[in-house]
Amino acid sequence: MTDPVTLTGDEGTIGEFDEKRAEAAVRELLIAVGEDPDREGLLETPARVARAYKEIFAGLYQKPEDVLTTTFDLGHDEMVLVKDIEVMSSCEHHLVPFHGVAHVGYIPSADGKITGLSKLARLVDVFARRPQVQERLTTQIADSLMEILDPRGCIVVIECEHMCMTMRGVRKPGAKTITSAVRGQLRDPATRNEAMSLIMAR
Ligand SMILES: Nc1nc2c(ncn2[C@@H]2O[C@H](COP(=O)(O)OP(=O)(O)OP(=O)(O)O)[C@@H](O)[C@H]2O)c(=O)[nH]1
Ligand SMILES: [Zn+2]
Repeated sequence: MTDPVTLTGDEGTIGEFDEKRAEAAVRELLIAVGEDPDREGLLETPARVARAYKEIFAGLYQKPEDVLTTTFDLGHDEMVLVKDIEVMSSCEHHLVPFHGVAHVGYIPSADGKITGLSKLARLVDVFARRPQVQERLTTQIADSLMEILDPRGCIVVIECEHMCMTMRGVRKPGAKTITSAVRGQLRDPATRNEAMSLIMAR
């Protein structure tokens, strides 16, 4: 287990993953829905679900600065954009998945500080693997990118389908939610349009 992280904002303080407690909670939930947790097929389920949650919420125990590490000094001062990064997150209202893609772009700082491309995808995962709403996921990625890489600007666009709108409730499969966060020079209409046309091009 890596160091627990103290998160700011409305997430509160996050401790470590408590496997035994998660197991007991899943067993309780099975009883609550009218199942028999002692029948053969369910005997291992609380332990399995606990392990699964540990993985699904692994981002709670990671800091963005730990993944956005490798910085190169290439003197590159034009936009860098990674498209179609798979997003697998969990809606904090219903604890069911929402999934889709993220597009993350930035214009490096004047001294050309850039990061490895895979690190942008890792950054998405750090925030996606937490109980989330799509809007906060989007702004957290943009804000941490600005804070850690100090670029001249960045853009984050996320497109997701929410299982809480598909498998229950309003039941609208196929509906996509699109959120964006734009910071610094990417707020300039011409630059923003350039980024958006690259993102939208298929
Ligand atoms: N803004 C936002 N809303 C979300 C997100 N994920 C889920 N929701 C919505 O959160 C809302 C929760 O609404 P509630 O009325 O408290 O819960 P509910 O009775 O289960 O709502 P229904 O889903 O309409 O049945 C729903 O409208 C969800 O669609 C998200 O990432 N962002
Ligand atoms: Zn939901």
